[in-house]
Parts: sequence; structure tokens; C-alpha cells
Amino acid sequence: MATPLFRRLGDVWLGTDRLQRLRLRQTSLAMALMAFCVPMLHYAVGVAHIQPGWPLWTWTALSLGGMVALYAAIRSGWSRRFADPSLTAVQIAFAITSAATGYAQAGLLRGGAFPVLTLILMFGMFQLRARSAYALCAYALALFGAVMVSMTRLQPQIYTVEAELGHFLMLAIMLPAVAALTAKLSRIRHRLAAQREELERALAQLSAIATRDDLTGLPNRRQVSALMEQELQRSLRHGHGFCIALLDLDHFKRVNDQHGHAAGDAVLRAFARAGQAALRATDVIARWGGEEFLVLLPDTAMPLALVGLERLRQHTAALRIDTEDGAQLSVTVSIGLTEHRRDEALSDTVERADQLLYQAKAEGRDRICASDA
Ligand SMILES: Nc1nc2c(ncn2[C@@H]2O[C@H](COP(=O)(O)OP(=O)(O)OP(=O)(O)O)[C@@H](O)[C@H]2O)c(=O)[nH]1
Repeated sequence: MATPLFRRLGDVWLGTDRLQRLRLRQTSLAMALMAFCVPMLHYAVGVAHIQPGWPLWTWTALSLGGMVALYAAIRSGWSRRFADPSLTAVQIAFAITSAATGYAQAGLLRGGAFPVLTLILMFGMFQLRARSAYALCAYALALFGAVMVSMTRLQPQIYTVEAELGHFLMLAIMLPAVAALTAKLSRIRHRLAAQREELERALAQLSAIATRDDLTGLPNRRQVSALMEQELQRSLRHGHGFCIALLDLDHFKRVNDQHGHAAGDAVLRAFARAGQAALRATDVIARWGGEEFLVLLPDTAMPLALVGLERLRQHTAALRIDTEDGAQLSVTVSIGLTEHRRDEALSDTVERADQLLYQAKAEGRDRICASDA
């Protein structure tokens, strides 16, 4: 019972968009850190036996209010107009300012500002670019330096020159080291992102090679076999039938012999395009091998399948293909078409289509021989 409630609350707080949730989780963590720092500073002021005055309350209101404003800017989507919608650099600059002004009030416990500052900078380590990291570390060093100098004047008995010099030197060593580490991480991140992109491109290429025929761009035999298997499973579950046709270009050897292999390739490409255009978007025409093609007509029964393939046959006969030697070629196609019989193996359906194709060739080519089932 509790889980859906927590999930709903989570959705209200973080939204449902994946990227937005990532950003807001980060900001929520920063808000939690700030919520922890507020009582800590109040405690530090208490230790110094100082009554909390307006500087502490102003700091508290601005620090908490600023975090809420940053959360609202991201949650509302307003921050999407910027290059970094997480507002990482802004959040870090704000937190540094809050830490430095807190340092000025923390008195004896001001050393606590340093681990907090380290934590703040660690937030940026995984997101900031090298240049922003250096700029923010320089800002932190300058601001803390200014606060330290001011405090040696305002409260010299607590903020002694010697102690502040020591603190400043510590920061002067720590901050550039953090910036250098962030820059290194940023470079690693960019290299990883580039490698991932390259890998995705290679995978897409591999998948195209594995599933597409190079010459025509149509699905290859392996791919259409997988599609037929899928269609078979769908047909078993839902009870609707499908048709398969085998197509073979007529006298194609002559095209190669008389006009060359390149002209033959051009004819195959033109036929592939015409075939796709003649069929419905849900039908699949694939290269079965050589000058043979297979058409899969999912969720289609015989009279309708015949209409689609007759259109394809006519489109093919109307094709005119210009060759490099200036000739204009035309081509016809013979088709064996059949419907899958319930409970029969796919290979049997394809075999029947092949016999019908043979029959179409024997009867004079440029025709369809079809059997219902
Ligand atoms: N240009 C080209 N030709 C191919 C390709 N694959 C197969 N072929 C050719 O297709 C021709 C097939 O010829 P055959 O099987 O004898 O049949 P056909 O000349 O089409 O005659 P019928 O099928 O009886 O009408 C052969 O010349 C093969 O070299 C290819 O990718 N490109």
C-alpha cells in the first residue's frame, strides 16, 4: 500500500520525465545538504554564545529560499531554455556563496565549511565542463579569500590573521586540485560519450548489414524468414491467415548477358522500388536470393493478396529502366502465390509458392499462379 503512495509522492516531487527526474534528484540532494547546514550553522553560532541575529536569519532565509527557487526553476521546466537545464553551475555558485557567508558567521566551528565546500564541488565533478570547474573554483577561492580578509578585520579575536592565512592556503591547494580532477573527469566523460556514439553507429550498421540486402536495400532472406516466423506465431494466436508469394524476374539472364551486370543490378533496384510502391505498407517484399523475391502479406486472405500482387505485376511490366549503354529495358515478373495453411510448416508454404512460380514460368511467364490453401 505504501509503495504506490510513495511513488505518487515521488511523481509529484520529481515529475515523470526521466531527464527531469534525474535533474531534480540531484537538486533534492543539494536541498537536503542545505537543510543539514542550516541547523549546523545555528549550532555553531550557539557555541559562540551569540544570540542569533538578523545576519543569521537572513542567511537562513536566503539559503533555503534560493534552493527552493532553484528547485522551482527546474521543476517548472523554466530552466529548459538554458544549455544546461540542471543549472549545475548556478546551483554550485549559489552553494559556494552560501558556504562562504556561513563561514563568516560560524566562528570557532568555521572549519566545517571546508568539507561542505568539497561536497558542493563534488556535485559538479560529474557534470561540469573543465572551464566551468576552473571558473567556479576561482570564484570560491576569491570569495572565501575576501570573507577571510573581512573577518580578520571585523572579528580579529576569532578570525586571527594566522588562522585565516592557514585556511586560505589550504583552499589555495585544494581548489585547483578539485578543478583539475573535474577537468579530467569531464574529458573522460566526453571520450566515453564519443565512444558510445561510435558504438551505436557501428551497431546500427551491423544490424543493417545483418538484415538488409546490400544491392536493393530490401530485407534479406534471414530477416524475412524471421518476419514470417513472427507472422506465423501471430496467426496461430489470433487465428487470421497470411499469404506468401515467390517472385522471379523473367529472362533476367538475358539482361546481364546483353547489357552487363551493372544493368542487371539497376533492374533489380528498380524492381525493388516498384515492388515496395505497389504493395501496402504492412506487406513486406524481401530479396530471397539472386533475382528471386519473396512477398509476405500479413493478415491477408487470398482474393485480396491477389489484387496486391497483380498491381505489382503490372507496375513491373510498366517499368522502363535506362542503362548506361543508352538502352531502355523493360522487365516482367512471374509470381507463385499461396495462403498459409493452418498448422503447416512455413517451409511447406514456401515450397508450394515455389511450385506455383514454376507453373507460372511454364505457362508463359509474366503472370501469377495462385492457390488458396
Ligand atoms: N546483375 C545481377 N544479376 C544477378 C544477381 N543475382 C543473380 N543474378 C543473375 O540472375 C540470372 C538468373 O538467371 P536464370 O536463373 O537462368 O533465369 P532467368 O534468365 O531469369 O530466366 P527465367 O527465370 O527462366 O525467366 C543469372 O544470370 C544470375 O547471374 C545480381 O545480384 N545482380
